[in-house]
Amino acid sequence: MTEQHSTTEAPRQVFLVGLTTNNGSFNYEIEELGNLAKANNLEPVETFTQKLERPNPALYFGKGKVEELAEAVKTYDVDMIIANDELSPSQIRNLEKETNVTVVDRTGLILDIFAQRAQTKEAKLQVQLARLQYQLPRLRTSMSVSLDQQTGAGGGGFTSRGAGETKLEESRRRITAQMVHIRQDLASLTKSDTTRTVRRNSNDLANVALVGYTNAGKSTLMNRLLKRFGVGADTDTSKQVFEKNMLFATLNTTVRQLTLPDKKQFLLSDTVGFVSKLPHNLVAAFKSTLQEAASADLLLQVVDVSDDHYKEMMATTEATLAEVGIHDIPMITIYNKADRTELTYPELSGENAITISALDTASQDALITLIKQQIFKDVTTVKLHVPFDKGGISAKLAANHTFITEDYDEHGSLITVELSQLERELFKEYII
Ligand SMILES: Nc1nc2c(ncn2[C@@H]2O[C@H](COP(=O)(O)OP(=O)(O)OP(=O)(O)O)[C@@H](O)[C@H]2O)c(=O)[nH]1
Ligand SMILES: [Mg+2]
Repeated sequence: MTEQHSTTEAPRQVFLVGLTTNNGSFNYEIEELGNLAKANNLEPVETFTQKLERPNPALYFGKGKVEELAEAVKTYDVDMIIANDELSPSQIRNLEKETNVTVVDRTGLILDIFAQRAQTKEAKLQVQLARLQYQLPRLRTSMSVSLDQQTGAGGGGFTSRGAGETKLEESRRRITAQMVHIRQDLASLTKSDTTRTVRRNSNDLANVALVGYTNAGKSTLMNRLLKRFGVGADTDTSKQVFEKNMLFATLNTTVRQLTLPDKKQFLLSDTVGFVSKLPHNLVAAFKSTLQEAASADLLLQVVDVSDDHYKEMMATTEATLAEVGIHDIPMITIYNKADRTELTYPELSGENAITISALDTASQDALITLIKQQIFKDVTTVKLHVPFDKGGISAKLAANHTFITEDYDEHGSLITVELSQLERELFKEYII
């Protein structure tokens, strides 16, 4: 894995290759692989498939198919081959030898995209760690390549191999040491994160987390809601999150507080999107980033319903959530980008599901109503009588609630207001 194909120049032409027998969603996977390639400034010009029971251990494809591929590489003059599955170091090496072009597997491709997109210190460290983990067992490959280049020979003789072994050991030690370092740095970052989480939790605000497939519209939805209900985000764009029509626009987690017109508040978080076959190293590396979703009271799964493969994308999201250990959190499914389909919106689409366009105000309102029903479930309307000498209580209530009615008698204020179970407990002596 090198940076050589991560440029901003004209896209380099590539072939996609894949085996058709591994599962039933092959077309979706290849389309997704093509999008991943495009996200890395590569242009897929042709797809080669072979029906095999299992990958050929030496070459991934069968011998005849590899010969065909090598011919086509020459004809099309492509720069690279991208495989749909994770390849072994020797499969990569052998395929490169047979075809004379760089071979990258799906995992390598995703790691490269993440490496380019990472902005925050935490994301950078997480991606670097995942890359090193990926490189470690593949060191022999890159070593043999650089040895071949150094000696100008194909295999290298006994002495050069000896020198290579020492170098290999050296590199392995260096990478392992680097990984220890990164883990320490990450741990200290995570510690301060945990402190933040504790502080927020003590605030008692409900935690709502946007999750879903990459490019579904999570950040867009976050920004639209922030613009209307965030503090200062309507004018201060630095309070907004990054949204763009590309895979993995977001790699970090952002948490913001929303205050609704009725003064009800909750926390909303936006986080990294998912893709199928997300490399395990990467999922592990991003576990702390996904912490926010793991501790959420409510998940909002954003789905790009205008994509033909949206059902597979939902399955991918659910599988990834399970992989990072996120279970049993109530979820609202948001069928987003309905403006690009024939569907009517906003419209409830079954229990805990809604069809919307993130760009449309009525949709945002309908979504907020649904969210409120979920997170303020235990809220009921009560009537309070607060004596005049307890003016502090009325002020406290007024700071966080909109009073439905407010009246006075000779002893104090009569207030009708919506309170949660906890608040009803706190103010029970005033409830009439
Ligand atoms: N037409 C339309 N476009 C939308 C809608 N929601 C989002 N988009 C577009 O979809 C693209 C991706 O949006 P993002 O909000 O960056 O997607 P994301 O889910 O945050 O993606 P990642 O950060 O990569 O996981 C952007 O170009 C948005 O403008 C919608 O409701 N309708
Ligand atoms: Mg995003």
